[in-house]
Amino acid sequence: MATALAEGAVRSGVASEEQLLASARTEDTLAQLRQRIPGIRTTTSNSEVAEQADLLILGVKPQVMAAALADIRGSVRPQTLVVSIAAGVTLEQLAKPFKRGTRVVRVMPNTPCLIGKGAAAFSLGEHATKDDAKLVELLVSAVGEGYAVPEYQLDAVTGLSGSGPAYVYTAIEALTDAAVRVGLPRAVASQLAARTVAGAAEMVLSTGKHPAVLRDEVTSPGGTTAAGLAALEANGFRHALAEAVSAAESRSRELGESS
Ligand SMILES: NC(=O)C1=CN([C@@H]2O[C@H](COP(=O)(O)OP(=O)(O)OC[C@H]3O[C@@H](n4cnc5c(N)ncnc54)[C@H](OP(=O)(O)O)[C@@H]3O)[C@@H](O)[C@H]2O)C=CC1
Ligand SMILES: O=C(O)[C@@H]1CCC=N1
Repeated sequence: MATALAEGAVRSGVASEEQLLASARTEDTLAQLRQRIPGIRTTTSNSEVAEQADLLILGVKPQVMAAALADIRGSVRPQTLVVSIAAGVTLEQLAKPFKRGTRVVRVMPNTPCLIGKGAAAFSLGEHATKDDAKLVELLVSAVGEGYAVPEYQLDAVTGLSGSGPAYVYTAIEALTDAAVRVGLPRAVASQLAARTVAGAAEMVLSTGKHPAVLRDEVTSPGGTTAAGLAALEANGFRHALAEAVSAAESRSRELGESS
């Protein structure tokens, strides 16, 4: 995810490739990163990055955030903007290791950022400024769409759009399998399933119509869609999605509490 944001930073003009400096634990990961962003400088020292950064993006897993913060706590300069993309880790936890007044921002992106189609939400810490908000918006809009939300909503964002691509991939796989079962070749079924999801999502976004209105436009009286929808409702489709978002939201909060 951090690589996607680094690519976004270059695309949006926030930084040139040569201005980017990245750390990771292993040389292997850094070598892969250099293949994606040839001009980037790399190191295995987190504190080296922290010492030099104007904009410091923390892209480690929540479970290792405490260790990463410990690595950099003495190196972050007062003027540095610290941005975390970790699920669950709160603005308070992010700010705590640093000097009072350090500007921190929490962003929740999603993997479609890798192809410029991400959905991200962000919250500013108490010392972050309007200019910081503009910078973060510029960064996330280079990889998709960004929305400012109050921090208490970020775990819900994680349950919806952060984890959401995985629910949709599962739906595409399940639709494909179901179509194969009723006789379609897998290659065609997979393309039709993915394009149906993409097309329906684009209809919601581009028409601005409520999804229920769009659904009604597909549903002929006594037709095939009504039969399919009745089967979905009978099998708890809405409930399954509600439980997925709720479980992921709870897990995001848990990850924050244990970081
Ligand atoms: N994947 C997703 O869909 C999303 C993820 N996120 C959040 O993004 C964060 C990263 O997730 P993701 O990109 O999927 O994970 P990855 O495993 O792809 O990336 C994590 C990176 O952290 C590096 N790393 C591990 N330990 C350290 C350390 N101590 N110091 C410095 N670098 C370290 C790893 O390097 P190495 O390989 O060398 O160990 C690796 O490059 C998580 O906090 C997650 O909650 C947010 C939104 C969506
Ligand atoms: O599964 C996770 O924990 C991360 C956060 C959101 C998406 N992936």
